Amino acid sequence: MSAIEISNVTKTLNEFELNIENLNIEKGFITGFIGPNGSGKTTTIKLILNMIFKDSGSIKIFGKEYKSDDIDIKQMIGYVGDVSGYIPESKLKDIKKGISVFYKNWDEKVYQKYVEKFKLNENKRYKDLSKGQQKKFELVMALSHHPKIIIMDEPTANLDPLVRNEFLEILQEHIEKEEATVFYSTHITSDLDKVSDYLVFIYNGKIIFKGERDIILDNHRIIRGNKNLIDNDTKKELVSFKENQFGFEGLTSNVKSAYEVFGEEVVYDKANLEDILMYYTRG
Ligand SMILES: Nc1ncnc2c1ncn2[C@@H]1O[C@H](COP(=O)(O)OP(=O)(O)OP(=O)(O)O)[C@@H](O)[C@H]1O
Repeated sequence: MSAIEISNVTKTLNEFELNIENLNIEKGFITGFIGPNGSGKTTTIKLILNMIFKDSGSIKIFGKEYKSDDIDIKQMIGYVGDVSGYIPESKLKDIKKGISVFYKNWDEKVYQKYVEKFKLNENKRYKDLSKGQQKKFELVMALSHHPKIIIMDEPTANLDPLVRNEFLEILQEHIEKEEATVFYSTHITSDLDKVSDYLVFIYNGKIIFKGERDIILDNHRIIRGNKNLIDNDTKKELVSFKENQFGFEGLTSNVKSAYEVFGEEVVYDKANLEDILMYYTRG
């Protein structure tokens, strides 16, 4: 069973339409959710968390739908959002006190372990923490009730590389121990190079592709060659391409098939996730 199963979900917000035909998030792995600004990542995450309601379709968390199992589902999820929702004037110990009672699996030992590890001062007010400390505290809160699924929306945005690494290491260590599932959105593709197993790309409210990160990276190549190699047939091998006075540069999603067409006449270079994202979204 997948941790999250989405089928035929639609949501319209003014001009914007989200339409996810089919998306399964694999249990026990880290799935990165990427796409340009305004493509629908936060909307998808809010739908999964039942923070907003879908227009149609179905969303199941470990086979359960929100209608009847609302509280059970919320117990299973740890969430780190782009904004925390905590009262900024509250002390950390009071935030913890208020939230921990909601979770039947709340583990004070785990909480204390991470508070110490991250050197968080529980007597400080949330608003007086640095951005990095705030995110660490949110992660501690999310991990301390043994969630089966950790869902995060841009958790490492605005964090410096050192804090980002620390954050991701703790997350990875934790999910390996607990066999948890992580689904998180990010713009920082280098983070995904470090910790993701699967990737989901979204653009204009639609999933444009998804799969194992290493296979995605293996199948894509940047191709450079002479302009006169581009015609209506060879174009079909490229996700998109650009031309300059010397030649063309494009991305293929199927290096084997592209090789059959272009052979040795072009150069094949590895593509990173940033290249891949750019070629898919440049139109
Ligand atoms: N409450 C709302 N009312 C109207 N439109 C909305 C609302 N929330 C989001 N949208 C629109 O839906 C689209 C998708 O927004 P969403 O926040 O899901 O994108 P995103 O991929 O998370 O973007 P970003 O990377 O910039 O955070 C945008 O065009 C946004 O303006």
